[in-house]
Amino acid sequence: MKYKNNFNPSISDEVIFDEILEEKKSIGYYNLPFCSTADYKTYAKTVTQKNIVVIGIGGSTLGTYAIYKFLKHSRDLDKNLLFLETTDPIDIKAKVASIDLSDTLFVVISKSGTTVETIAIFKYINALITCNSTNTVVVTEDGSKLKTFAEKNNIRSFKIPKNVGGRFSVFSAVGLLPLAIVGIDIDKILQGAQKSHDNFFQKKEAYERLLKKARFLVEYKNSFNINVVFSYSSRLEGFNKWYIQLWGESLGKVDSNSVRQGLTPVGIIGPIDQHSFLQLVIEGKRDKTLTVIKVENFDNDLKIPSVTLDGLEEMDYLDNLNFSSLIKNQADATIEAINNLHDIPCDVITIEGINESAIAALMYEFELLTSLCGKFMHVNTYNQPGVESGKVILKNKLNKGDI
Ligand SMILES: O=P(O)(O)OC[C@H]1O[C@H](O)[C@H](O)[C@@H](O)[C@@H]1O
Repeated sequence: MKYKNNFNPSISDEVIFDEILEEKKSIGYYNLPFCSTADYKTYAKTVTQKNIVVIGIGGSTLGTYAIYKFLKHSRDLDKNLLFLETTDPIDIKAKVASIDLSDTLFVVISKSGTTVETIAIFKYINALITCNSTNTVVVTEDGSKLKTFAEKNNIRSFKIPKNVGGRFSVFSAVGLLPLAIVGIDIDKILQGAQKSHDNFFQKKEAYERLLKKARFLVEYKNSFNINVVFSYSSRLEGFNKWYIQLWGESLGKVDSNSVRQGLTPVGIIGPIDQHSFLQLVIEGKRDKTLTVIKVENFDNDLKIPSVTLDGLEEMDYLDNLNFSSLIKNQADATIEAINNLHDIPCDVITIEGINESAIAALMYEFELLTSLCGKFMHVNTYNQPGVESGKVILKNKLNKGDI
């Protein structure tokens, strides 16, 4: 008997890795962890305002918000950071009313420089206070109209490299500049991202782990299409939002064989959503994978006091328990409940603590995972034609006064 086959569609890890190495020569985000932070830190030292308002949307704000939200309560920051991103008029009015505009620095961030939401809000601010070199700084791509505006008004601008996409730009000026201004140690941020970079590219533990995960997610994408990130810390609420853009916009594409691809991101907060979404996971359709993110050390010893409540004596087993221990036990109980079912793919990421390095390492790993899934799926991970078409329609409607 002779035998031949041609059914080996799975690409080997080595081929995928080589393709990523090739891509690394032209896609800019991979090397951002090694860029100089000197200019951002120098500028940050000159900022005297108390309020820092980032005006931007999507990739221009989500990463910064993720890191700020994660660290905010664990660092002594003497400036407030706010984000003006939505066009909801009530939100804009309320946020603007909450700050002293004369003690505010506006950081206008837009890669394209002409995003409707961003410019609409910036125009609104311009009518309230003169935006000039003393209270405004811009982050944009070279050659954009926003850059022209900055030049014409002598406003300092920082560059988003052309080969860095918005949702992969958190370790560029997009994230590092506002974070440096509010007093976050951006060198430690980059060190965390470098750790993940080296761990993967030097083929250490992350190499096999990330390739295995990407391969699994893509091979089983038609059965388990929904990827639920179950974060056991409210500090990760911003990370969840950032993940949704990264995963959705990068992987929801038509592949090189004209087949529609995509993995559906869901981001939820463990201790809260285990009282809602978890029911769907446990008893609902088997179409979800779960990634539980736990924090090892909250650096916080808030305790449940030994207080007996009349009629609730049976709850006294909670007495003297640290909340950090409670939340970890909640995560472990959820993981055990899932694993007992034996038919829901689940992985657990434990980050060491609420610090710069931990969040940056986590984010860089998710960027790598996204790139790997994109390679396995044969899609262009870095464009977003679907979103662009809506933008064009909106601009045309507004231009024609068709509203
Ligand atoms: O940074 P900007 O050019 O203003 O773009 C902001 C956002 O706009 C669009 O909606 C894109 O889909 C996003 O990928 C991008 O992050």
